[in-house]
Amino acid sequence: RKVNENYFILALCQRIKCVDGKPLEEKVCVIPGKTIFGNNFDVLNLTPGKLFELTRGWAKFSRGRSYVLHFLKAPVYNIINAEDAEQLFQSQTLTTKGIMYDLIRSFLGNGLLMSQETALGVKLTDIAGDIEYRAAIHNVEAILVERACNPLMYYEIIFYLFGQYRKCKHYVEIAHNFSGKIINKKRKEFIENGNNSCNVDKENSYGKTRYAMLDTLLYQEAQGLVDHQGICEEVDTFMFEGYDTTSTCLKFALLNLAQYPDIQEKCYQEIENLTAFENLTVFEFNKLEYLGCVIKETLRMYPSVPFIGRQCTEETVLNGLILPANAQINIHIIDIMRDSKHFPEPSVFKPERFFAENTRNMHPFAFVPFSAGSRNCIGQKFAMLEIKAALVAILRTYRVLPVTQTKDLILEYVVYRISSTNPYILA
Ligand code: HEM
Repeated sequence: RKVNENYFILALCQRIKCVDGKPLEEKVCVIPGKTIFGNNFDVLNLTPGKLFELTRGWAKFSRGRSYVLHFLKAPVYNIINAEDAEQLFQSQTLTTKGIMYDLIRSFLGNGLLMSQETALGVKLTDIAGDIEYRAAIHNVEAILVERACNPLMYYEIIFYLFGQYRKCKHYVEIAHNFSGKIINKKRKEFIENGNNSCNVDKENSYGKTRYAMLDTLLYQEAQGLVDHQGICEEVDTFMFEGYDTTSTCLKFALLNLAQYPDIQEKCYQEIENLTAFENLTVFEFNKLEYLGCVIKETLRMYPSVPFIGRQCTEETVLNGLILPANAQINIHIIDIMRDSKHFPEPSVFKPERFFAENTRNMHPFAFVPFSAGSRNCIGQKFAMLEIKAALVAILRTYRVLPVTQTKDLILEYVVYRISSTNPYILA
């Protein structure tokens, strides 16, 4: 009996308990598994689209309450509302990323992927092989989702023997070679410049000298503070975090603007009020408040990162629950931001939700597209600026017309893929 109290024997994982000793079901929704083996077989072989659908189904089933799943390696506490997210985001100890991240880390070191932006001081299109690189990244992501849907594949040895280990390794090598080329190109320029940055922005609006991130790292390498491997991991991490996120938001913002011509017109008028287009600074972009609200509402409805994960390194008390060591916590940012308690009519696109007068009393963790707390997104200001800059350039020149309607979209984990290849047109 004692074993049964502590373990969900057939799911082969430990149980989560309530601090006050009451049944777990009183605090959270426990999602019944399709079989007697917990939820292990619920996700088996699902496509990224079906996985997304299933997860939204769980949120609907639990009626807004956070919920618990039982998997082979650990129980998973799924947070889907701002109230339950608060303690986690404020925690100084729950900062270790979840088991899903290990699936990437084992192949990609401490990060990877790519970026359209120039935080590195290099345009990706200037380096040969950028198309293969983008394809390789998406292939790695597809393998990751497939692996994540099979609890057995979390074991390295099983993945090595029966999973897509070799394919994944191949794509990761392509990606690593590409980021290596970026670093080498910059290092050459850096040395030619007498160990000095070539990408200094001395005249920026803050009156401070700013360097591209890669230049800073190369400078530190010259001082012996970081080695080549360290630079690779930082570059890969920034490329991973910075590319799909901003481009996904940009795509959805255009899609929304195409569907709401009156909102697009307001953005256009705001942009037209700007002067000195040739030399726009951060201050000018900050004046685009309505456009900022459009981007926020886009991120609320279609967050580029729909969920994040944490794991308990030791037994942890959270929201009145005792989570055993190794328990996983998934924070479903998308469900938190579609909660009708904080965002009435959550499926309707309304940029005015983010007008200053409407956000004064907003729950501090209701809008969290960039996460919150000590592991929040360090690129968020850069991302907002980048998205604004791209939208200004597009909306000044083109009127965006709809082809696909948002109701026809099929959303998937990994990359939100839009079912039509032409979701909008530029006129
Ligand atoms: C719309 C664009 C973006 C969104 C929605 C976004 C969202 C997020 C989220 C939700 C996290 C937390 C991840 C977690 O806890 O596991 C995160 C972390 C991070 N982001 Fe972003 N991000 C965006 C753009 C960027 C850009 C442009 C960069 C870099 C240039 C960047 C760099 C990072 C880094 C380095 C982290 C890791 C921080 C840490 O773990 O301490 N992000 N981002």
